[in-house]
Amino acid sequence: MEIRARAPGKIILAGEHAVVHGSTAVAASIDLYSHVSLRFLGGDEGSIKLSLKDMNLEFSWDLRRLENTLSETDGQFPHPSSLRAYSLEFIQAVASLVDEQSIPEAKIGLSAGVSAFLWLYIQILGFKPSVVTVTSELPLGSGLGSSASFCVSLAAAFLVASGSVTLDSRSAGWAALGEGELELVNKWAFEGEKIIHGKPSGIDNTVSTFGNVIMFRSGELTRIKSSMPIRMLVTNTKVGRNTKALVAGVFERSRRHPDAMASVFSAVDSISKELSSIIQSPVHDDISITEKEGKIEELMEMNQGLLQCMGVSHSSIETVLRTTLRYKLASKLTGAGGGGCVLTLLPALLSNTVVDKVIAELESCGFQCIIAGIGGQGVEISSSDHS
Ligand SMILES: Nc1ncnc2c1ncn2[C@@H]1O[C@H](COP(=O)(O)OP(=O)(O)OP(=O)(O)O)[C@@H](O)[C@H]1O
Ligand SMILES: C[C@@](O)(CCO)CC(=O)[O-]
Ligand SMILES: [Mg+2]
Repeated sequence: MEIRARAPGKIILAGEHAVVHGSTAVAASIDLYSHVSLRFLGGDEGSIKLSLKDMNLEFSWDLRRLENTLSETDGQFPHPSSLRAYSLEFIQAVASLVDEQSIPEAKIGLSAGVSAFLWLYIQILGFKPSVVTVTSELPLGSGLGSSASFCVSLAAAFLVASGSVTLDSRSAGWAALGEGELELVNKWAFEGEKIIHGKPSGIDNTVSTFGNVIMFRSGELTRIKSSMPIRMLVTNTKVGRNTKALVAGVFERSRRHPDAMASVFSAVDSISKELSSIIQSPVHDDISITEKEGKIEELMEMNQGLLQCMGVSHSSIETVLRTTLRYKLASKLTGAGGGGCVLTLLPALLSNTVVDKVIAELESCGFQCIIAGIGGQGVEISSSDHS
């Protein structure tokens, strides 16, 4: 039996970083996914295997060795429906089992993801032999929520395999999960994100789990129904960075300047709330889509200015901002910044000729442009009986 899960990446329309400090943020799923496939192996196969297909990397852990090392550290496994927050001791033991796999130095950033995999697996499925294959359509470490979609798709596949999340056997192809089941997936994925990010707000795993456009504050999500089409150009500067370090940098800045940073976070909170009310408010004669787009553009520029205040912009991001401004288009970074991806609003009346020109100019700088579908379904599952 093969269990497959896919979970979307995301864009943050407003509020990244400030959301970690309690402000409101607005995010939407995008139609680029992480995919996980899980197959249990026969009893004499004494290992858990992880294949990261896109990177051509394979890892394998001997089950007896895993059991000896980890059972000493943290009691009984598995416990899929009763989530336990991770203990530092247990995660250190997991990290040392990952270090033994000798990940190539150039890809050392993956070790956090592999630790999250092993932690989720043992907690949810215990010491069952299997092979897990992961592929991702998302660029890793670029602000599109690759870490969250990785954790959400793993948690969903493992919970279905454990039997604590059940599938409607009548549905063929991709199937959505019920609300309570999504909540369980989201809680597990959040623990995985903690291993990768250090101190995540939970917005990325929440939007990857539930999909749609959401407003998020202090762990609470509100689904938003947009009354207008939102078309965003996503430009990947291809400048690598990691969210954990950027989030830590903002914490340090706010320790140095608590009052000033509190005002910055409060301004971002207002921007996110205003943005969500603009995209939800009905379109009628006195507020046209063009007028709404003008307001959104201004809010994006203000949010970008505040992200600069937080110290998370980058010269590559500034190049994208300058380039798109020449076409009178507004942009802001999305995700953790420091490189990674930038969003540019493409107004409904903007001609395709102009879109093509902007893309050509951005790509001539070495950036990569994507126009992703926004606000689709969250995590989905599919299972098949062939072995
Ligand atoms: N498909 C994958 N396989 C293994 N590890 C992954 C995968 N996707 C993400 N990761 C882990 O997540 C890390 C990237 O996460 P990070 O949070 O820094 O960036 P992001 O999630 O792409 O961007 P953001 O958090 O700004 O949205 C990788 O270095 C790796 O450890
Ligand atoms: C930078 C951040 O706000 C968003 C990363 O996509 C971190 C988080 O909320 O966990
Ligand atoms: Mg991330």
